[in-house]
Amino acid sequence: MEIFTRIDALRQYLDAHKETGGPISFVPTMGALHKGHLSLIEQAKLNGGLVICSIFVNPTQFTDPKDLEKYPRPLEHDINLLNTVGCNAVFMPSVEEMYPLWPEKEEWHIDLGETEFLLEGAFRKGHYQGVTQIVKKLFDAVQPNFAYFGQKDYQQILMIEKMVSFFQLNIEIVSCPIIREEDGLAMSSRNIHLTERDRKSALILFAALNFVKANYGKLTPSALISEASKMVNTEIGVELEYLSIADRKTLIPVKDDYKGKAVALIAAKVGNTRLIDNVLLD
Ligand SMILES: Nc1ncnc2c1ncn2[C@@H]1O[C@H](COP(=O)(O)OP(=O)(O)OP(=O)(O)O)[C@@H](O)[C@H]1O
Ligand SMILES: CC(C)(CO)[C@@H](O)C(=O)[O-]
Ligand code: BAL
Repeated sequence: MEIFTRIDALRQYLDAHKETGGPISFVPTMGALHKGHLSLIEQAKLNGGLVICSIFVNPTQFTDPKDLEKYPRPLEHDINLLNTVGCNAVFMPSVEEMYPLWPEKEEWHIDLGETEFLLEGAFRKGHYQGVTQIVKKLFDAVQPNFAYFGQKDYQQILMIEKMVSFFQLNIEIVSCPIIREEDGLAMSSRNIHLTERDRKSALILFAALNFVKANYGKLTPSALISEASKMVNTEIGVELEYLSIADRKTLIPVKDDYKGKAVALIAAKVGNTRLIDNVLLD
């Protein structure tokens, strides 16, 4: 696997590939890779052509400096994992490479609509401006035909699709299913911070979502949220941030008479670790 830290070297490699043809598929990550990330690479491999993964812990999307500081960065392990799934190249730039003016913040603001301010956007203010800023820079560097994202970050996919249509980019966004541990916990790089006890308590997130899914259509959305929130709130060490049953495209909470397709999304602090998860309802 090729390793690049500079945009110009990556571009030379990609330009050489373009002469021989085949699509470029891109999997952006923040590293600390797990089977969820590897599933995105495996999906991307099905296109043929080149699969490029990026590892970059993007400072502009963090709203909590402690979260940024303690974000896991096991680079050597990540490179080994990428080799096992046949990734063609990894791009791991420095902060200065992506933000030449750093630590001065570059101007960036695009209209992502009202959805930006809901759920994750309400708890992590400015998060999606930071995400779209870096994803646009990475898209400019890689110029992929396809880009792969996990449904675990459901709202993120909507925001990236919005950014892609804002700039009229010719990139297909592919959304991939959530990969879970055997007991149902959604895989996440931040799971590494969970203590043994947190790890058990964390199961309440998926349990609450499953309760909502099993009873969707039998109980009203507001009754479901009330019951499922109680479940989460009785779990010691877990602090619920939001639990929402929402329209799949706008993430606006559905009304009680709504019976169509929706998504249930949850975020909670488990000990000191903030986790998110979601399930589709129909
Ligand atoms: N369990 C999972 N299943 C499928 N895709 C996933 C999973 N976890 C993360 N991804 C996807 O991998 C990509 C990179 O995510 P990221 O590097 O932030 O990992 P992460 O595990 O979500 O970490 P964290 O949430 O702790 O930041 C994103 O598109 C994300 O949605
Ligand atoms: C898309 C992304 C790589 C941008 O930093 C990040 O938000 C992530 O890993 O989901
Ligand atoms: N996977 C989403 C990136 C973040 O939590 O900042």
